[in-house]
Amino acid sequence: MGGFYDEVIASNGVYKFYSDGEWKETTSSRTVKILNPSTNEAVYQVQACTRDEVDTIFDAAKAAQPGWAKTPLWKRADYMHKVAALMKENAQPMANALVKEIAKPAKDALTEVIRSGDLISYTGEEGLRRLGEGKMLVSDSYPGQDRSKICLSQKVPLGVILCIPPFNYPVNLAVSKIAPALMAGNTVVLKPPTQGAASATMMCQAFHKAGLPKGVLNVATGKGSEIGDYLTTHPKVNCVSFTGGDTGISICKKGGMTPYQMELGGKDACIVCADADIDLAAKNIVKGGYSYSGQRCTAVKVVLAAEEIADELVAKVKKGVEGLSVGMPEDDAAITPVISESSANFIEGLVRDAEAKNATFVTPYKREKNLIWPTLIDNVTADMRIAWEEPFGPVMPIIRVKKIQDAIDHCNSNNLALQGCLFTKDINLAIRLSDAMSSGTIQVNAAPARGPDHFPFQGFRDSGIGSQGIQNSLEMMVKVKTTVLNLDQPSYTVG
Ligand SMILES: NC(=O)c1ccc[n+]([C@@H]2O[C@H](COP(=O)([O-])OP(=O)(O)OC[C@H]3O[C@@H](n4cnc5c(N)ncnc54)[C@H](O)[C@@H]3O)[C@@H](O)[C@H]2O)c1
Repeated sequence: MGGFYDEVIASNGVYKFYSDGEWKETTSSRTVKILNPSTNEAVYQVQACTRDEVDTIFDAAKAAQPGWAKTPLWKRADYMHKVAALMKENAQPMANALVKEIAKPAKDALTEVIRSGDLISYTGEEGLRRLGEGKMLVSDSYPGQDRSKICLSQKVPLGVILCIPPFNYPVNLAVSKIAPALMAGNTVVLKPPTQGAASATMMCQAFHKAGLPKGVLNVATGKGSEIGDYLTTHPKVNCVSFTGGDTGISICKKGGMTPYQMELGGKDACIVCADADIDLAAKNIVKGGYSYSGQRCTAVKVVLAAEEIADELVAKVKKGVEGLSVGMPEDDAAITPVISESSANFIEGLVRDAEAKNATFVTPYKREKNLIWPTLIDNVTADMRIAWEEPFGPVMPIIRVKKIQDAIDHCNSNNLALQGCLFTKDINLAIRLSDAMSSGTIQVNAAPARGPDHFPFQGFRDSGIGSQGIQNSLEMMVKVKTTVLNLDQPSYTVG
C-alpha cells in the first residue's frame, strides 16, 4: 500500500480509529467486517468503538475546539491546502479501497478522491473570504429609533460537528462536511458509513499528516445501528451534518435542540417535453440514471415523458442501456454490483411489484447475486411502488404523461424532492416548469448533478434540512454573534 497509510492499519490488519491526534485500537477487541459487494466476502475490518471510547473522542474534540477557533483563518486555510495536496498525492490507494468496499468503478473512484481534494482547497479559499466578513447595522433604519446603536455581527463556530456520510461517496461527502466545519473553527467527529469506512479512514490520514492540531478531527468507527444513536444524541454534539436515507429523519426525531444539516434521499424526476432534443435527453437519462448503478442521490430515478415523443425516447434510451458494460468495478464496468444483498433484494421487490402490475420491461430484469443488469421499465403507473420509491439501483421507470401538468403534479406529490431535470428547447417553458417543480435544484437540458461543488444544493420536504454546497455549508457551520455599541448620543450629532 505504501508508507503514507501504514499507521492507519493495525498489525492485525484492522483499520484504526482516530482520536486526539492518534491512531488507536479499541479496547473492546471487537471489529466490524466490511463486505466487498462484488464477492460478499470480508475485505476490510474497522474497530468497533465502545461508548467509553466515543466519550473520549468527544472529550478530545470539545477540548480542542476553543484553541482551533482561535487559530487565524489564514492558517486554517493553509491546513486545507496542505490536506488537499496530500490527498491528491496519495489518491490511488484510497481509490482502490473505494473499488473494493463499495464496488465503485475504478475511474470514478479516483475521480471521487481528486474531486474531494479540490473541494477542500476551494473551501479553504472561500472560507478565508466569507468567514472574515460580518455585518454592521445602525439603529435608525428601524421606526422610532435614532442612530445611537451600532450593531456588529460576526460568524462564530458552533462547536463540535458530528459528520455522518453515506456509503456511496464516503470520501467526497465526508470532506464536504469536514472542510467547511473546520474552516469555520469547529472541531469534528466523523462517523464513516460501514461500507466506505476504510477509504474514509484513510482520507483522515491526509489531515493527520498535514499536522492538524490534535483533537481537531477525530474518527469513530462502528456500526451505525449500534453506536449511531449514542453519537447523534451525545451531549457534546453541537451540530449533526448527515447524508443518507430515512435514517436522517429518525435522527431528527430523536434529537433535541441540535442544529441539523440533512441531505437525504431523492427521487429525481426527468421531464421530457414534446419539443425536447430526444438524443440529448436519452443520453442524459442513460448517464444520469445508470452511473454507479443508479446509487447516486442525484441519479435520474423516474422519467416523465410526453406521450408524443415517448416511443422515440424509449427506443433511444434502450439503445444506450444495451450499450452499458456490466461487470466488476476493477474492470471499470459501467454497471457493477449494488452495495449489498439486502439492497439488491429491495430493488428486486420494486421490480417484481411493477411486473405484477403489468409494466413493460423494455430490457429484461436479470440478477446474479448483487449484480443487477440495467433494467428499463416503460408504462409505469402511479399504483406501482417504483413510481415513487428510490431504488438506488440500475432500474429506471418511465411514466408516459398526456399533459406536462401531470408530470409536475407527479413530482410535487412525492415527499422526496432533491433535484429534478427537464428537457425542452423553449427557454420560456423551461423557466415556467422549473418554477413549478418543487425540488431543491432543477437542471435544464442536463441530468441532475450535485457538482460543481460550490453550487447550492438543498433537498425539499423529506429530502433534507438546510443547504449544502461549499458556500452554504460554510454558513451552516456558524452562528451569528452580535455586539451592540450603545452610544451616549446619536452618532450624527457631531459636525
Ligand atoms: N441528499 C444527498 O446529498 C445524498 C447524497 C448521497 C446519498 N444520499 C442518500 O443516501 C442513501 C444511501 O446511503 P446509505 O444507504 O448509506 O444511507 P443510510 O441512511 O443507510 O446511512 C447513512 C449513514 O448513517 C449511518 N447510520 C445508520 N444508522 C444510524 C443511526 N442510528 N444513527 C446515526 N447514523 C446511522 C450509516 O452508517 C451511514 O454512515 C440514499 O437514500 C441516498 O439518496 C443522499
